[in-house]
Amino acid sequence: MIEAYSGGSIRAAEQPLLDEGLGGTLMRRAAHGLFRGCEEQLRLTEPRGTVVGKTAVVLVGPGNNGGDGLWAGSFLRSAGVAVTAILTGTRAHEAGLRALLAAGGSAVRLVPDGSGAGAPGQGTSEAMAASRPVGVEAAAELMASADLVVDAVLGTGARGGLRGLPAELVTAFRGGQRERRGTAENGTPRIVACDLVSGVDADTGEAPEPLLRADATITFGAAKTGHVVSPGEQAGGALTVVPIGIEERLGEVDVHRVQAADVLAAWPRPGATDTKYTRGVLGIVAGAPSYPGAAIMCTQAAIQAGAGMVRFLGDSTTRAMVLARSPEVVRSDEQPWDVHVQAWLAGPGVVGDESQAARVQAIIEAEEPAVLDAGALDAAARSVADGPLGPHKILTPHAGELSQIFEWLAGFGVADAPVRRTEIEASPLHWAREAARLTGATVLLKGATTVIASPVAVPGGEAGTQDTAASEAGTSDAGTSSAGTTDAGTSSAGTTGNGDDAAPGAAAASASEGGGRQGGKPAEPCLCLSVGDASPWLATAGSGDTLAGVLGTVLAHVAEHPDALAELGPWARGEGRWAAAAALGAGLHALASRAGGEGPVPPSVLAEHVRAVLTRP
Ligand SMILES: NC(=O)C1=CN([C@@H]2O[C@H](COP(=O)(O)OP(=O)(O)OC[C@H]3O[C@@H](n4cnc5c(N)ncnc54)[C@H](O)[C@@H]3O)[C@@H](O)[C@H]2O)[C@@H](O)CC1
Ligand SMILES: [K+]
Repeated sequence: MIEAYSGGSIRAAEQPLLDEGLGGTLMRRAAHGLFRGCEEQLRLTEPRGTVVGKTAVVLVGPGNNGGDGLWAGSFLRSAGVAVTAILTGTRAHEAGLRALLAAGGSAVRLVPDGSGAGAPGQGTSEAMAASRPVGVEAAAELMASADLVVDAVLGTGARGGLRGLPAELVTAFRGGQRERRGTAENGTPRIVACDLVSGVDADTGEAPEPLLRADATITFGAAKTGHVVSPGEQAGGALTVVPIGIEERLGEVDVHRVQAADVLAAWPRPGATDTKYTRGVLGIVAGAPSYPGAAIMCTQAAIQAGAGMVRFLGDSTTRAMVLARSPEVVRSDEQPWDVHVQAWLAGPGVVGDESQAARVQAIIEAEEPAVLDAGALDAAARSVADGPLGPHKILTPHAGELSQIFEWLAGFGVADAPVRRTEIEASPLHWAREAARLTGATVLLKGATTVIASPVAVPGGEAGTQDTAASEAGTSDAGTSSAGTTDAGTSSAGTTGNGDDAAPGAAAASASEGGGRQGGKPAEPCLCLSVGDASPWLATAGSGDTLAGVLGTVLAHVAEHPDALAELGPWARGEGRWAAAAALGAGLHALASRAGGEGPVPPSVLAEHVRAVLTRP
């Protein structure tokens, strides 16, 4: 499990240490970790494993992130690497710059192309003013010719994406890389991000272009939310967390990242006395005469994931096909209200069939937990007009389907306005949270990283208060109030806006208990999970049906065993178990996608791999 925190939580944890004058110590710990990460990347470029004689370029921004980069540069220089800092702002961390120069490194000052010497701006320090001015194109060449580039322009203090000269530099560098590809000068530097890829929002994972996509990110104290959700996660490469002494002081977790090892450890396995009923009976409403395939794929996946029993409700043609493929399925001619199951899966392939639509509607209104997928999503969204769905109902949209859900919600005034698919793709965590808040359901938003937002209170945390707490915890520049008291103090001045992403209103409503439709306003969502590492080959028709089947199986199990997933953490008990089940299902799906190596995974193969991943030798 990776526990990720908002940038505000990290600053709040640092603050007492900064107040004690330990800012310099924290920075040097961070810089040392960054140095180690850089060494590791440089060794990858060198068969003999030595870094002596290698070249590194450090892109340095105006704040403490730049300070980390400069200090790490000084350590690299001491280890025998030729280091050049490109100072991209109007100021740079004073002590860090002095340390780099003292170690024998050099610094150049980024100026607009064609601006000649470019007079240093007001307030520029002596050391910075003395550095040679370099235009954007020349600076991009410098980066391209290095073995390693360290991105230390912006960290947790970033407000919005890269702008101005550093943005031009990144664009020029990337353009040059594209031109060089396939030519003799094909040297590609390894890229290491200091704390975060510059411009990625630590709190939301938003990642506006231009970005310097990294091979590795070295972060400090704890992972930030922006590391574990899209699109930030995809920009950062391999993540390493370096302890700096704030770990005991961290507050509320913002996003729990469920990893492969968690899935394998927590996946519910039958005990000696279990029966098919105690394992969990899953009812599936899927397929229609024109779309039988989805029903076959989701039932198959549910069985391969170890469902105690699957009952199938659908038209006679689809049913015959499902049974031919999976004889263990129990057919049912009845309606959902006449069938006893622990959980439902409704929606895959349910298109244009009135009987199936009526069954879907019954399941939306039923007491039992349910995975509401594909063809059930619109009906689920429409039903929110009558009240929130409850966290035991799991909606599984991709960005396009979530946009459609918002359109329904906006249509009857539950949401302020529709949300475009591109907006959702730019900020999936935010919109998954918002969807969970507005529908009262657990929302599993599919994507390169899958995010799960659940409108329930986390034990030990207060729903909806985290961002507010963060916004009160002082600004990033509070960190610089120790300037002068330590050798890593900084000359950075001014304040940055903060808390601009505060949660809308504190949540009064508590987690819902039990099943059925929930009355009143849904609780502010505060339980957020993420799952990654799925093969990009999963982007294929039918893989969503497989996921839905796997989700149904684990949901039926936790319906019968409320504490089954408690080993994931206290948040996975009670009403949090629905989100935990969703994460486990998505995690198993991701594991299965890679189980046969990197290559195509058609859904029938994927379902086989689901079983293989769960099978112990
Ligand atoms: N606070 C601390 O004690 C520690 C901080 N650390 C480092 O400090 C970083 C945070 O430092 P800061 O709070 O100084 O923030 P940053 O270094 O991320 O940058 C903040 C400065 O950049 C400018 N800025 C913000 N957004 C911009 C944009 N879009 N384009 C151009 N300029 C922009 C602002 O003027 C602001 O002062 C962390 O990411 C981490 O790398 C580490 O050294 C560990 C200890
Ligand atoms: K950075």
